[in-house]
Amino acid sequence: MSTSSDTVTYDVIVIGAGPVGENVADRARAAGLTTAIVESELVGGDCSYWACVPSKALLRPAAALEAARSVGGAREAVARPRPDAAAVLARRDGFVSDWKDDGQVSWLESAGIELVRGHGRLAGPRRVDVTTPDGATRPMAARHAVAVCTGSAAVVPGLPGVEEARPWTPREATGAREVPGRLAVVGGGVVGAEMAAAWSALGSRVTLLMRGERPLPRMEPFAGDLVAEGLAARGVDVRPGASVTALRRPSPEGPVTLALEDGSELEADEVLFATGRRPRTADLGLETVGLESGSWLEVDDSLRVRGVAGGWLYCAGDVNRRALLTHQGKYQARIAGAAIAARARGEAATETPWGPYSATADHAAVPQVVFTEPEVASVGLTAEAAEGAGLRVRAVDYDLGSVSGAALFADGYRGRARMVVDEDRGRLVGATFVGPQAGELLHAATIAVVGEVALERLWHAVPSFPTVSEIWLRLLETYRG
Ligand SMILES: Cc1cc2nc3c(=O)[nH]c(=O)nc-3n(C[C@H](O)[C@H](O)[C@H](O)COP(=O)(O)OP(=O)(O)OC[C@H]3O[C@@H](n4cnc5c(N)ncnc54)[C@H](O)[C@@H]3O)c2cc1C
Ligand SMILES: NC(=O)c1ccc[n+]([C@@H]2O[C@H](COP(=O)([O-])OP(=O)(O)OC[C@H]3O[C@@H](n4cnc5c(N)ncnc54)[C@H](O)[C@@H]3O)[C@@H](O)[C@H]2O)c1
Repeated sequence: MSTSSDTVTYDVIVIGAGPVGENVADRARAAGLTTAIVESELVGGDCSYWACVPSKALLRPAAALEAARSVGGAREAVARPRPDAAAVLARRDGFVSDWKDDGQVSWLESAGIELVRGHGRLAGPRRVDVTTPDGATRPMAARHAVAVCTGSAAVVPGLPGVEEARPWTPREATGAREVPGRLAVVGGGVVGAEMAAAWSALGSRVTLLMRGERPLPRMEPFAGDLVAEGLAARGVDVRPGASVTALRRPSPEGPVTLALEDGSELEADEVLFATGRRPRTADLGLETVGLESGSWLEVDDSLRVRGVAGGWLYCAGDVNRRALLTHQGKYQARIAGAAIAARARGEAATETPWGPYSATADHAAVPQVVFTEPEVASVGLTAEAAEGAGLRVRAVDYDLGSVSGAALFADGYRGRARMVVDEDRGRLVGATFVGPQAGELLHAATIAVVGEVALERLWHAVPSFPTVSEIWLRLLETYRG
């Protein structure tokens, strides 16, 4: 770090201390570069306080209870029908450290990364101005790179009455301190499905409104169908083809009424809009470096923002729209950090596919687990997407519940698995597993896709008896005929 007039210069400046920004900073610092990170809210970002961590903390107790209830012998020992809501909310509060970031700040200190609290904005090439909490401007400069890791924010459609309705966004849905009597969830994506599951398990009467035929429209259709069935079996009123046209909440203390496109109305105590994300780039000074304010940032495979002369601007995580997932953003962070460090040493850091400076997996193998009951776990392409990409594919399906490990795992285990095979190369390009705790089956598929393992070789990867992993053997047997 060095000072010229009042501008402080670092090798690398990261804007946004979510999980992704923290990892870019960590990789840069580990490579010996002086590094500062700018954060306007809590160090740890949305993921730690208003997204992944609290949502999974809300979902896990019901899943654990359900796991016990699904095994005869254990079932008889479980007395109550649903989790204790107060205890679940208290456990969630523990996981988000009561929305305090002291732990993450200590980690930054121990890693030798300087934290600058405030709102960061680009101020021309390699320059960042931070408006600090006391309203002062702190000018900073970067010798090698600036990384934008500012994440995304919820989109709430501008429907008539929406402001008066004071809807929940995912922040309120993961942070609420009371269980609403009736909750309307708008949007059948991942947030909508998970939050419908979480709050109905805690005792809310939930209605899930979605425009399409089924939840999780970007996944294999059977996944959305099984999740809809699972939600309905747990008391959620799942309504496909439903669109909200207006809202009203005449009294702040009273219920909210949703007008639906078919002319009907729905009354609820709270309404959650789980209707997607926008980039947090509206007040980021993008225009000072020739980029459009408010836009998603397009990057190359080493995470350098396209169209910026000198190649000093990087961008990782939600804000580049490649994959809005914590683990994938952290992977991008590791790649970006390595590329920044290599280029600072004067090396080319060529973006060879699957090399150390290329986030190739973003195109081929993004894993995702949706923590509903049943869980959905997927990686790579769906059959439809693979066909759309011009591959000659074969989809191989198998009933997950008929694997002996599954029957031992849970009585009446219901689930399904699909592998998508590129017939010309004899390689797996995608896989989806739906069932209780299906998420734990996923990493083997991710390795097979990333490693481009030939199906002939996979035949020699023997799953243990009696585990649910025997699904691999059944899928391969079905494929071989
Ligand atoms: C309800 C919900 C549940 C989710 N569950 C999962 C899950 O289970 N698994 C999963 O992989 N993903 C999940 N996601 C997605 C995950 O939360 C995001 O992919 C992840 O948070 C992205 O990390 P990020 O670092 O890019 O952004 P963020 O976590 O949003 O962090 C960005 C940080 O930048 C800061 N910032 C923004 N602008 C500025 C500025 N100008 N100056 C200074 N600081 C700034 C913000 O305050 C924030 O701290 C979930 C999302 C939601 C909404
Ligand atoms: N477990 C996980 O991995 C996890 C959990 C939650 C969120 N996430 C990530 O966070 C991101 C955001 O999730 P999300 O569910 O908010 O977004 P999403 O884009 O996955 O889903 C939003 C849904 O809302 C619908 N929609 C949009 N406008 C609407 C309107 N006016 N009325 C009704 N429906 C409308 C869309 O058609 C879409 O199906 C996703 O990319 C997801 O991958 C991941």
